[in-house]
Amino acid sequence: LVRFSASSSGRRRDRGISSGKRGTPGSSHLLPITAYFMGEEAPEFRVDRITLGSKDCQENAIVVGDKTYVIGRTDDDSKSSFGIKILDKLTQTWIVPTVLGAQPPSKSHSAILINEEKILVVEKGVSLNDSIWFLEIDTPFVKQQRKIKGSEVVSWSKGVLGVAQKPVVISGPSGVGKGTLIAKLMKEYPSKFGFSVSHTTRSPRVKEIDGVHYHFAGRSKMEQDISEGEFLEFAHVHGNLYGTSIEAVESVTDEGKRCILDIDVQGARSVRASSLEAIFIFVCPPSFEELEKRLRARGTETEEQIQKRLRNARAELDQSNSPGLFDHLLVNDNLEACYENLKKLLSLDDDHKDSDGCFIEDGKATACYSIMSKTESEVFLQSETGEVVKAAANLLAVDLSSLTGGAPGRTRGLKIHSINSIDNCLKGIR
Ligand SMILES: Nc1nc2c(ncn2[C@@H]2O[C@H](COP(=O)(O)OP(=O)(O)O)[C@@H](O)[C@H]2O)c(=O)[nH]1
Ligand SMILES: Nc1ncnc2c1ncn2[C@@H]1O[C@H](COP(=O)(O)OP(=O)(O)O)[C@@H](O)[C@H]1O
Repeated sequence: LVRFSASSSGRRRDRGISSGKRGTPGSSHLLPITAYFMGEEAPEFRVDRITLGSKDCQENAIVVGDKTYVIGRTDDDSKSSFGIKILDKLTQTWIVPTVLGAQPPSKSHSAILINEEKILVVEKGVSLNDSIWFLEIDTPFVKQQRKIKGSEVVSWSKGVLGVAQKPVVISGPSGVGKGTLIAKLMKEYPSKFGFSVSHTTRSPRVKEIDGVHYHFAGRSKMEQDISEGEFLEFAHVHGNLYGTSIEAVESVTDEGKRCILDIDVQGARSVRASSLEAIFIFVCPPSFEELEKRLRARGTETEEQIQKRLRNARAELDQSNSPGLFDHLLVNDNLEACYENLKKLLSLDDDHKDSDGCFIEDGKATACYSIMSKTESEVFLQSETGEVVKAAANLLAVDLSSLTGGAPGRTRGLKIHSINSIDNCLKGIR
């Protein structure tokens, strides 16, 4: 249904703006689509109207190396959604990738390549807060998912205005007191911290509540969800499967709270390798004997399970020194002293910045911006409403340098500035 052609005669320098074109329902004419080339002059590509099983659609085509990503919106009577196809120029074949993550509201949109890892998609007719999206095409998360699935993968990530505090990863051997320290922190600062509720295949202990301490899950369902890219990390620990879902972290951060993760050393390693920027703390016991004493005194495990946990504790203590893995080591000897040290660490590392200069005044109002142009560090958006009620809101600049890693599914640290005049914008481009 899709034919692709590049006209050598019609070469043009079309780097910046792509406006979605609406095909006439039922027509089969060729539809010109702006193509983006990495530092090269782009041939004019023409893509037949893409039929994705519906009446109407709108496409943007973005060229990245040998691949062209076609982002199409498809409408039918009941709903509208995104269809993504990739043309491999070398093999001249179309690939339909697995699309991970919650997708944008799929109104009309414009798109531009940010770098080799992501495409910026700006939605129109939704609030500014909901309008900035990134299609991840080659981020570390996408690379990892491609490897797991053995096929092409892309992933949606929502741009979130403002800077969030870095999540805190707390690791340490079983019985060292991680849960106790985290419970104290949550009790003292209930509105500041939120706990990332992990999934596990282990059975609940007495007093453990499903959805509060863990999401207790069946192994096959959890494995299925992992294979579908819903987990930030997972590991086999003490004979069970444990994992942090992307939702577990992002739901806490979306509430405006700092997320605390209680995960093992393998999990900490995986988070280090992910896009999530976090602070990593390892909690050590004052001695191995004291660790054993605490584990027994807790009385939640059988003797066999205690032995397994103690064996694993030695390996975890060894790994705590891995270069570049943990930012801080905390010895939990006296509980109150250790808790005070933990609080000091968190305020020392408190990197919360005010969202200075962020254009969030009209964040909830319906926005209709389309991508106008791009520099190294900014993308300029122009209002399509035609009304210049506030001159400042007519042109916006999205600051690309401020983006920080969220868990897959969110791109945090988004800053949007208003530009006072077209001259400023043009100065930025020059
Ligand atoms: N990788 C990973 N480890 C987890 C996760 N949730 C808990 N853990 C770790 O699994 C280990 C066992 O946890 P648990 O069964 O609650 O026993 P406890 O540590 O003895 O209280 C601990 O080291 C936790 O930090 C998770 O989502 N991912
Ligand atoms: N500093 C401490 N001194 C003595 N006992 C402690 C201390 N910290 C925690 N404990 C106790 O040790 C046991 C294990 O603590 P817990 O928080 O469950 O460890 P973890 O979550 O690391 O497995 C619990 O019974 C807890 O009350």
